[in-house]
Amino acid sequence: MSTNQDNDAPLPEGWETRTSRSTGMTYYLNLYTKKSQWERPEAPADPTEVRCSHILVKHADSRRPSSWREEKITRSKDEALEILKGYRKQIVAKQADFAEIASKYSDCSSAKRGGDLGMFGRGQMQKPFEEEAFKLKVGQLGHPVETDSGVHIILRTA
Ligand SMILES: O=C(N[C@H](Cc1nc2ccccc2[nH]1)C(=O)O)c1cc2ccccc2s1
Repeated sequence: MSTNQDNDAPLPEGWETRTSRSTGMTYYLNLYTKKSQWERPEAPADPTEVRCSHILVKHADSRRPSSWREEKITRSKDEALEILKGYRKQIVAKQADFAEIASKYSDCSSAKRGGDLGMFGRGQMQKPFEEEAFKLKVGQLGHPVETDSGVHIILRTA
């Protein structure tokens, strides 16, 4: 009976292979929940918390169109998106450092910490932001995401 257990393929992120001391059988350990299972996992284990930095560009329709940078933010959402895409291009081309851009231009108070938001679990940030953050691999830079606060790019750092 052929199973779809291709034991040479790499395990999805967040899992490790273990061997049962009593039976010698292989089982799989979810490194986030510490739960184990006999079946080979097919999808990455969902981290319970992630750490991200972000760059936020607010616009006139933002929930709070004001920031440490600008008392009254009047740019349009389209302008905000263009500005953010420009920052992303500079970062990807290594012409600028993420934390440097965040500290100079992010409309979030986390700008003071290079955009670092610290660790957070599901249910803490606005949903579109959370969905993108939990999709990213560690070290990965996301594409622009819209929340009620404005437009963001997210860097997952842990
Ligand atoms: O909500 C915040 N700041 C808002 C803007 C904002 N809106 C966000 C929505 C999702 C994730 C981060 C976000 N930052 C503001 O300054 O108007 C936060 C600032 C900080 C600073 C340090 C750590 C967490 C946070 S969350």
